[in-house]
Amino acid sequence: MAAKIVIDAIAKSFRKDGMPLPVVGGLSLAVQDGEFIAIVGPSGCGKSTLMRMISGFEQPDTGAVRIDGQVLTRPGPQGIVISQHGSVFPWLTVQENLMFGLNDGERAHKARLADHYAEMVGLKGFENAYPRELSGGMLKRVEIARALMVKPEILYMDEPFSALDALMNLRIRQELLRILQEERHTVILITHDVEEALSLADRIVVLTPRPATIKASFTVAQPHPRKLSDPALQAMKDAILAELGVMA
Ligand SMILES: Nc1ncnc2c1ncn2[C@@H]1O[C@H](COP(=O)(O)OP(=O)(O)OP(=O)(O)O)[C@@H](O)[C@H]1O
Repeated sequence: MAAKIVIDAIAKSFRKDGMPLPVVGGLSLAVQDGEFIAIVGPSGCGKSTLMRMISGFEQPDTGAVRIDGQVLTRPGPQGIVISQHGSVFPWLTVQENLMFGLNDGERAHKARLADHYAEMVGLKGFENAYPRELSGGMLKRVEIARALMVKPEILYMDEPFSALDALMNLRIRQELLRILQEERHTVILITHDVEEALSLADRIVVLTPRPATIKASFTVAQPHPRKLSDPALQAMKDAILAELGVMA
């Protein structure tokens, strides 16, 4: 089967104080259709830069990113980014926020679709609420619902849950997994949370310090729902932390 996303030896440098600053150093990775990849790496190693290149917001200096065989030169319609910085419009209701990204179709149809996705992420009854009336976790659900509304083939998630408290983080993870069982998406998640990666991903890629390349890769074959107390997952967590240079 052909890979959905092929990252082919991409490298990127910025300039700092007049000197080149290599941030991503010749990184290659193939992501299968429907696969959930988590990327973990040391702080400042180039994860967000990598994500911007994989999602088309930034061009690599050398190498290429291909989606379904096509070189990505700008953000494509097949992918959508959910980041840690919320992007919900405060002046629109939940329903209006969800309808915002849909261009086609009559209003009543879009409203029905918005209500369907609001229910899917546990926001039934809040369709007419404004963002200021919602908690941080609920706002994150609005963002996830809005991303799913446009039926993206690829979900790019850059530390999407890092601003949430631990309990809400856990709930949203479970919801995301449930949704991914109903709707098929290819997902790339950047996270500094190894347990988050272990609970969600099919494969975990560990990056080196800057310039980022792949240091190690772990396949997580355990079915969902996963118990992080599972000895095999604990052993994998220790191995990932060791790769990150952190003693478990
Ligand atoms: N547009 C830019 N111009 C110059 N330098 C940049 C630019 N974007 C990122 N950098 C630098 O590249 C390096 C990697 O940044 P990046 O945000 O990709 O890392 P990260 O792994 O996501 O960081 P963190 O773990 O802190 O979220 C940093 O040193 C940063 O200062």
